[in-house]
Amino acid sequence: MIQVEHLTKVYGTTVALRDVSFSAASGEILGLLGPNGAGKTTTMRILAGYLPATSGTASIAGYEVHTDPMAVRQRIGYLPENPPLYTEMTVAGYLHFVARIKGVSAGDRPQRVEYALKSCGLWDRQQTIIRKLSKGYRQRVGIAQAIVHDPPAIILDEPTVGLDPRQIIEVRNLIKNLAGQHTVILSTHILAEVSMTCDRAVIINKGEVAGIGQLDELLQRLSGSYTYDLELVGDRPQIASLLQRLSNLQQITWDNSPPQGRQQLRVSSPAEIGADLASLLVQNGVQLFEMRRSRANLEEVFLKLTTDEPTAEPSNELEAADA
Ligand SMILES: Nc1ncnc2c1ncn2[C@@H]1O[C@H](COP(=O)(O)OP(=O)(O)OP(=O)(O)O)[C@@H](O)[C@H]1O
Repeated sequence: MIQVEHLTKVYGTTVALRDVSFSAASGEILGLLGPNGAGKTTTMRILAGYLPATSGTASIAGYEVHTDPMAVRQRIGYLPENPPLYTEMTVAGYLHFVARIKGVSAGDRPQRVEYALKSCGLWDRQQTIIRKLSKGYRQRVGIAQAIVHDPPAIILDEPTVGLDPRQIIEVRNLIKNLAGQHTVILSTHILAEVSMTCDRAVIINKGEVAGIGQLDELLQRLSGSYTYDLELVGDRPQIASLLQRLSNLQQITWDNSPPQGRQQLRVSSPAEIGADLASLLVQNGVQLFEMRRSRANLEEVFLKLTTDEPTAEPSNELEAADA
């Protein structure tokens, strides 16, 4: 439904996007996740046909944004960071106006406006002057104007920024309800927004794609390690030498004050080694009391990926530290 290929955008001497490619399938919610200045707004403006790319292509439902901008605008709903609402109009009046300029026929307009009002929880506010609405309700009007012409694709730039926690939940639910019938791309710098709302994420940093996929798997993969916490009974040197038989072992860290008579340790690996690890221990007579795969802290991995710090290569050294 949405296809972005090798998109590059240069503003003067600033390269805002460099060779960005991704796609969104019909009915999916795709998150564009990245810190401030990553290039999210630039990507969305190009997709919405408001900004030409320096090179590369983007298409919506088969129409290329550069060569077919009018066809694209009819098929896309766009919520910019600051939607240009006509604040002296009523909610319904404004939506009728937008439907008209987006080419919805006079006969279809009442039904389309009703759909947008109801989908966005604005039915009871349709006669309210936009100026009198709270920030959360204005954001709903912004989303309603993006869907009033029933576009197959919806592009939302930071849809929950500036909202209070309750409004954030409401807007996220609203977005989730749009999926299925519409393909949604939303941008955010908030990791939780993607994990709560989106099916997949594109992580973008300094204008480049750092990874694409289902968020926790993606971050787990990018973090480069799997970690297992173990509690067992056994002799430390014997266990350390057993563990060295594992082909993908990265690091062993021992807890120096384990419960009486037991050992506690953390084993990490660049690969999923849980099954091999458990059978190795049990088959060699080690009494295993607990084994837990701890997921990487997503927030930390995301920060690591998107800060200036060079990402450390995982060490292959075996650190069988003795107490
Ligand atoms: N009109 C412009 N002229 C020059 N540089 C620009 C312009 N618009 C954006 N940039 C630069 O391009 C880069 C990407 O900006 P963009 O607004 O796309 O990022 P973003 O991820 O949306 O960030 P934010 O969340 O802060 O809006 C930044 O370095 C920004 O300073």
